[in-house]
Amino acid sequence: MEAASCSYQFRIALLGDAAVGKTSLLRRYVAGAPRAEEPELEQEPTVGVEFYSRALQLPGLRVKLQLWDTAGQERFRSITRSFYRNMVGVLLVFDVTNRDSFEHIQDWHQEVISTQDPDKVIFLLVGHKSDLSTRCVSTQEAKELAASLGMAFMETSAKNNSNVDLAFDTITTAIQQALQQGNIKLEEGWGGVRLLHRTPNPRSSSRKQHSGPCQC
Ligand SMILES: Nc1nc2c(ncn2[C@@H]2O[C@H](COP(=O)(O)OP(=O)(O)OP(=O)(O)O)[C@@H](O)[C@H]2O)c(=O)[nH]1
Repeated sequence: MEAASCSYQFRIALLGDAAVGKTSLLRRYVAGAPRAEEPELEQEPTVGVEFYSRALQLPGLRVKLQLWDTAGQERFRSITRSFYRNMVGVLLVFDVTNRDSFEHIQDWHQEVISTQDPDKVIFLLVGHKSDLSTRCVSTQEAKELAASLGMAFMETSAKNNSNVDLAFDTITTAIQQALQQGNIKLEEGWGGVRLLHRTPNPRSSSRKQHSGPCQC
């Protein structure tokens, strides 16, 4: 039987210390794999918050990701903090060659859960710049930190385009599952998840429409 078809918007933010590579990761995701003639990655520090979006088709789900790139610098913290409440997904990003950025992950996590109900947000821990050999955070300890905070862990590189799509697919799928299981709900006035479109199953059009979240 053909299922009803839904499309959602999920709002996802990238948080982490300055210069860990949040903008580069996001731009790589939105722009896709690098071309041979592409210049080296060089980014200006983010000022406040910048927005990106990308449409994604996963099995049983069409979704528009609204992606918020936040400044890592402390002086922008009051601006970025005001957005946490309307996020359903957060990538906590550290640089595998920068020990301090790893040590600060718990602070970033705390920042979010002090303003947002922890049951309403899905986190993913991301160890970025995995192309570099000068690492000072091991995969094992990052996995342990992720497990202790109840989230998955992944290593990425914008330079090599390694695991970039997978990181966003993973958090999107986890949000979809939480929505299907009722752990995350559509709520009036909350920007984390929005139902953009629902096409009812033609075979069930004569039946009463159910009013809960779409089960796709
Ligand atoms: N080797 C390597 N360098 C990277 C990678 N991603 C980003 N960089 C470099 O890291 C530096 C910082 O990158 P940004 O993307 O600006 O970092 P950010 O976290 O957005 O910084 P803020 O906007 O200040 O918070 C830049 O010089 C990038 O070229 C990567 O995957 N590998």
